[in-house]
Amino acid sequence: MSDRALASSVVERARQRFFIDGTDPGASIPAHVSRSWRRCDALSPALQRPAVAEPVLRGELSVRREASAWLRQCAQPELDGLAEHVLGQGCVVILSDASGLILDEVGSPDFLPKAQRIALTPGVDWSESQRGTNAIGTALHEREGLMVLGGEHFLAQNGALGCAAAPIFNARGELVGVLDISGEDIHVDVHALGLVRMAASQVEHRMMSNGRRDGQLVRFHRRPGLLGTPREGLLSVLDGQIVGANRTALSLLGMVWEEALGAPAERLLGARWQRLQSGSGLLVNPDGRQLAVSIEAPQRADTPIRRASTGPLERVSHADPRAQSGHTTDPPDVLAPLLANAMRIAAAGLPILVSGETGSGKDVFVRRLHRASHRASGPLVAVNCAALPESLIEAELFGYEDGAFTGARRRGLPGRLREAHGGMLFLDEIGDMPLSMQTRLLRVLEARVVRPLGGSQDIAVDFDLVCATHRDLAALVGQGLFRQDLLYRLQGHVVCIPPLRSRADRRALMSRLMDEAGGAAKGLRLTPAALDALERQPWPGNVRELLSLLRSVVALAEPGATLDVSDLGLPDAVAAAPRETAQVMGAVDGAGQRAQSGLLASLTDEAIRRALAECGGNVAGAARRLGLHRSTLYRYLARRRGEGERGFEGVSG
Ligand SMILES: Nc1ncnc2c1ncn2[C@@H]1O[C@H](COP(=O)(O)OP(=O)(O)OP(=O)(O)O)[C@@H](O)[C@H]1O
Repeated sequence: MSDRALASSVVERARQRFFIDGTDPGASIPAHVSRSWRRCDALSPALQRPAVAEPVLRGELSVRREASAWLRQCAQPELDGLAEHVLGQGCVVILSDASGLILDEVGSPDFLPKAQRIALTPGVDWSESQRGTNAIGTALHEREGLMVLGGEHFLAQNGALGCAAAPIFNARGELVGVLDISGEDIHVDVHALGLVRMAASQVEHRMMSNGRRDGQLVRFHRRPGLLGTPREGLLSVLDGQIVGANRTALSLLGMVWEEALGAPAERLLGARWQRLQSGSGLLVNPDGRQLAVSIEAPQRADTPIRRASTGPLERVSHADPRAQSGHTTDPPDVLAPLLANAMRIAAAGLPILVSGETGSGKDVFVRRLHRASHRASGPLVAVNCAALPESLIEAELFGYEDGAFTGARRRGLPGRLREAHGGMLFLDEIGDMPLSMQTRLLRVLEARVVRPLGGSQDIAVDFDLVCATHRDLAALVGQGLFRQDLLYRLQGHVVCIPPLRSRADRRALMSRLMDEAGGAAKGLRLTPAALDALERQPWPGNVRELLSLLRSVVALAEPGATLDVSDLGLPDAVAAAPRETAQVMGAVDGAGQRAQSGLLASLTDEAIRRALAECGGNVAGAARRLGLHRSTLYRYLARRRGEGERGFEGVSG
């Protein structure tokens, strides 16, 4: 019998013992697999009777990709390199985010269709709670590189699969994603595991050494020849304190993140390290070991071409020593105090309502809140109430029992409220929730139980609730579209995300977004005049609009260019009459809804009608002309049509 055949018969026996006899699978299978089987066995019955895994909606996937933009950018060379390597072996290479959601997949055209059949495809969540024991989800749980082969997968449907995965950590030791090689069981072995481990460490190195930093970057190794290579240790030092480290640095120093972060650099590198300033040389550390060291000076705060080493969305968390001590050369992040308050409210078990204009970053804020909150190890379940048809929202939220429908998914569905158990439920666009659902939601919030459709029993649920809206809920109450009692319940703590135009930290944010839009990778710089011009714009579509402008600027620019105002292609209408246009646009987006009445509404409609007429009824063209995001204009038109406003009927995409 071949080694593989022998191994799979051993796993079969272990499965028999565990799944049929209900006894311990013993030491015949790897320890991480038996730990994971036990975890999965304790999970909801849904996992044991899994429905077909479906990818998140395309919009949600692009939000998740954007939230991991820095990780994706730094992992791209490894994805490409590994893909070339595994091409002939019928495997794929996968990058997931920290929750296990597949962001990218490249590799063998032979295996891709098979991967798709088992939902090993972008947009699908491969956390253990969704897909049982598997390399991505289990590596996230174990925080270790590992393999899951054939029958070691918890779900029998994944039994033909072999996977090797390695987690990726940021400089503060927080998980940011997983690199994985998957293929047919026989094609994945320890060699694949070695490859993903090495690739993950290279991604970590790139994230830290290419990222923007406020302090010094210390590169070191015992062997001078390894300085400047991905095998060197990296430390970020701010005001003499360690604020970041890669795993190589920790293993060279024999430390873990908890010990290193916040420690004086002197304790790790020896008293003479300061003398090197921004140079290189040899140091003897307190253990008497000689280290070759090279130190890079801090970057200036307004240097626009690089971004925070841990990604712009992760700069403030309870574990970030810089955030705690206020050490940073950027103007303070205006969202940090809002985040800190929201964390306290969430910890007290109270709901949070996030309001703000469209595109201002409500969704991003909620994701930061989840990552920083006491629910970080639980799921973040996001439901966009505006994107779900009314007929589906009830089933989606509350789930249904086996046989409740004669539809495609006859096996029942736990529903999003139950999926959020132990974590955070995020109801986006809560203002669009149908009234009947509001009544049921209120009951859940009061009784903390859910009854699935077709079910006869209440099931207890425990989650933190965060809702977001760009609409004026009080006005909706006045129109009879939102329940007053639900509003009272939700608005205990309201976080108002400021519009981009009035954010005190907008210049620093713009620099960071330029990097995120690909400016750093292309070596682009913005002149101070260009940054001034961006700062002066009204940005009715807020961060979303800015990001989309910067992306097109980056795409058009020559690598290494310094970009001035004329390279930004700011909309003519905005350039010509910033204040008036801002007023009109302010009325189109969320903030204006509250104030919009009489004269302002008719001025807004008039400006839009004119722009539509000039563009032959084309919404995208009119939005460009007005300097608005297309979806903002669509949303406005839909609302005005709903309100009976005429003249907006014959428009096209
Ligand atoms: N601080 C930030 N750093 C980087 N990108 C951000 C930031 N804030 C927002 N963005 C980006 O701006 C876009 C809009 O953000 P987000 O979806 O959070 O806004 P929103 O207020 O929820 O919008 P809407 O009301 O339309 O749902 C996204 O692409 C997001 O990634």
